[in-house]
Amino acid sequence: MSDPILEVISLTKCFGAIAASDGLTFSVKRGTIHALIGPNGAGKSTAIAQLSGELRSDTGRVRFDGQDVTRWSVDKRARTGLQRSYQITSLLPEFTAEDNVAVAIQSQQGHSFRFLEDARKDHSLRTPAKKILKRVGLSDFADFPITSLAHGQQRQLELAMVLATAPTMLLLDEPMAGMGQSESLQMMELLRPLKGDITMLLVEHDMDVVFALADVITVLVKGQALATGTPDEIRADPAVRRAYLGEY
Ligand SMILES: Nc1ncnc2c1ncn2[C@@H]1O[C@H](COP(=O)(O)OP(=O)(O)OP(=O)(O)O)[C@@H](O)[C@H]1O
Repeated sequence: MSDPILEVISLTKCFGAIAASDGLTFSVKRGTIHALIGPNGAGKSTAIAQLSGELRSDTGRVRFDGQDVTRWSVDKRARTGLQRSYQITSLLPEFTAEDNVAVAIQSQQGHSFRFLEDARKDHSLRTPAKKILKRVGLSDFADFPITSLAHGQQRQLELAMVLATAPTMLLLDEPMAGMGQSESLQMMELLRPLKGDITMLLVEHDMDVVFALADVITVLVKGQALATGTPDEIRADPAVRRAYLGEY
């Protein structure tokens, strides 16, 4: 299970004179949690957007699960299992947590979002929706309208929504953003057991989270991969310490 599921090959994206990705090359092994770290403006979010298909790359290639997906749309990548985590804005605020997950399961089954009412009434979606809510620790909140959920719970629901689409690989851009320490710990405990089934590429500023969760870390500086290695290798890498980590 150590073959790469994702290969990023010389990916470039320029915004005017700024090369946000500049020949970015790294690969992610199947079933691992791989973190992308680096200083502000290093190109982490740009890389995630290029990999999800939201941003079209200027040059370079992306291979996912044996296929060249470089020119594929967001939807086509998602249908193949390469999925970015949902933002709360894509949730339906007037619906309950369970309704939202049911809609996400239904959309994965090939129905469009115009069958919202059907998703609410379709009892065959209830059991899988409850199972997913349990997986993210939200069983007690299944019947709550999502506007009444705390911030951390909304992030857990975002994770539930993306799990409902049965991804092979998740692109997680700051899943702990805006969370307090206990919420952040809880999210870590939710992500950890997904490993193996789901490969994860994680952008996260909290180095405690990164070093506790990641199997492999790639350090980005100015749109390029400065180093890739295990947390211990990255911690000990003199070039990384100079460029980014300092005395961490
Ligand atoms: N849409 C855009 N238009 C112009 N410049 C952009 C755009 N998006 C990103 N950039 C620039 O590209 C560079 C990389 O930005 P990006 O947001 O990918 O970095 P980042 O590593 O995610 O940063 P942060 O840690 O602060 O979130 C920055 O110099 C940024 O200003």
